[in-house]
Amino acid sequence: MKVLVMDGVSEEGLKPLRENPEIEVVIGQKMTEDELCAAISQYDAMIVRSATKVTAKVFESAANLKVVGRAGVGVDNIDLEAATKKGALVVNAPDGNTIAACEHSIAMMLALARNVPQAVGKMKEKVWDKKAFLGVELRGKTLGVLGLGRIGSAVAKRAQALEMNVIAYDPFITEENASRLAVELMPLEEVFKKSDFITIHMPKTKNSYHLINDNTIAQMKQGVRIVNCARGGIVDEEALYKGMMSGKVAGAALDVFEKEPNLESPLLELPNFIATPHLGASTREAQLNVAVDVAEEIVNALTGKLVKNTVNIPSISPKALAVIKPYLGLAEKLGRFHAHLVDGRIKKVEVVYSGELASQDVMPLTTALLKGLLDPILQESVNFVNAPLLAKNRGIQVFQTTDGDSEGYANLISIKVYTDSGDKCLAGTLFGQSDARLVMIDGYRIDAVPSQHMLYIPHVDKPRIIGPVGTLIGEHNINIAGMQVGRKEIGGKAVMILAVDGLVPDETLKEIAAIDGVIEVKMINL
Ligand SMILES: NC(=O)c1ccc[n+]([C@@H]2O[C@H](COP(=O)([O-])OP(=O)(O)OC[C@H]3O[C@@H](n4cnc5c(N)ncnc54)[C@H](O)[C@@H]3O)[C@@H](O)[C@H]2O)c1
Ligand SMILES: O=C(O)CC[C@@H](O)C(=O)O
Repeated sequence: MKVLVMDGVSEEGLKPLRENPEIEVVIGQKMTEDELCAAISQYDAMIVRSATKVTAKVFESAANLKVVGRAGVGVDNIDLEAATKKGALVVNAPDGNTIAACEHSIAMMLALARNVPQAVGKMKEKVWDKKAFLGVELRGKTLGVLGLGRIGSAVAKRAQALEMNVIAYDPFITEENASRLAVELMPLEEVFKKSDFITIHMPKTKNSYHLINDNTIAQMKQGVRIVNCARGGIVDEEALYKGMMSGKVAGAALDVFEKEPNLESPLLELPNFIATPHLGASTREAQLNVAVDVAEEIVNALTGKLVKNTVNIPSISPKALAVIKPYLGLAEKLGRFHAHLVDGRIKKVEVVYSGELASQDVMPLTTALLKGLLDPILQESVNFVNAPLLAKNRGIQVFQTTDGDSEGYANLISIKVYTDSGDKCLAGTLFGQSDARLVMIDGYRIDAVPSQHMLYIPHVDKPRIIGPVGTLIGEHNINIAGMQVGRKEIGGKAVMILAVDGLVPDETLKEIAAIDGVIEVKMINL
């Protein structure tokens, strides 16, 4: 497997990839979109920082791409929709550069308060100018943190150590989280009104784009100082320029710009404006951390192991993952069994989780089930990333509930699939950590181990059915590894499930279907 590494990701951090004999690492040089499109089809995975743009066009050309790793937090340089459509997993390394970005924000705030870059510049010009750089202190000032996530919280703690009064705006975190940090959450307008310094730590989204604009600057305190080490585009740079020219904004520090690289901004002409070229994550420690994190995730993704920091599929806590992990295989097998069982166009899938599964985050199990259900049916490759989207695109409604009756089992997954020619249901359980069983099929209790090749034979409960079926299969030298029969009443309808050691030819299936009393025969390949 080949992994393309772009954007100068730390070589030392690539160790997990280099140590895997099945993985070849290729260090790429800066490429245009077209050059990347021409090269990408030979790669199974790719790692980027912020410079390389992984666009929809790149994904379209990426015949073998299974995973894109972002050595950092922000994934705004990766087209997530195109990645999901392609079935490529996107992973990031959200924890490794938190402290680096936080310390850079604090450095920018101190530099802004004390005119450090400007004074250094003068010294380098051999000018000893003491009068021009009268600063302000941070102690006693109010800091408004916009976005109280990983970096925002770390900044808040350090600002409190500098004896600042920290307030915050983050509509997605709880009061409890904020009060644990001794930070008061406030509406945005209040934060603007009260802050001497404002520091931005939210992602760039439709909501946060140009959050700092003419109107919001007008709501701020006279002489406010603004720091943005999050994402370019959250600050409307034209509005900031106007705000600084009018004196409303006493100073601003940007590490990120709407367009990068940017050496043309008029802001750079202003004496009270300082800037760095997107250096927030640029510490030796952070670069090593994010490279190791993302390299490990790429190895996991390429070798079929579970991946933690997924961006385009919901990620799950390690604790919850440990509980549901053993059931992933069972869910996928139940889906795959159903794919062979049903006839007609699938309209709806209902999944019920009961017993010990009912209290878990079962979404990944539903995804595994959809992957199993769609993979044998569709031409395109189906995986954990694109299975829900493929189901949605095909108009398949998926319902998931966790309040079912576990029918006496410790755990139970029941699936009902509706097609335009009827519906079928199936249920399975796990004994211990790995012993999967099919326990119900169309309302008949069975106890069958899901195996690679199986036959599903509903029939009338009467003599001279099981023997002839066995004889026909034996005539083709195919071994029967297991057999289960389920019935509700004597002489009614019954269901036979056979585990066989090979594919039963179509001719034999037809002969079995012709046995008096056999209702239907289906070959199930899991
Ligand atoms: N300059 C750099 O080199 C650098 C380095 C690392 C991270 N970053 C950027 O810093 C930002 C924060 O990273 P993080 O790791 O703390 O992320 P995070 O996900 O831990 O925190 C982001 C916080 O922003 C909040 N948020 C989202 N939308 C919001 C909105 N419209 N208004 C207010 N709050 C909102 C979220 O609730 C969350 O608490 C990201 O944009 C990331 O890309 C930049
Ligand atoms: O890779 C970088 O240098 C920047 C990373 C940073 O912007 C991030 O979002 O993690």
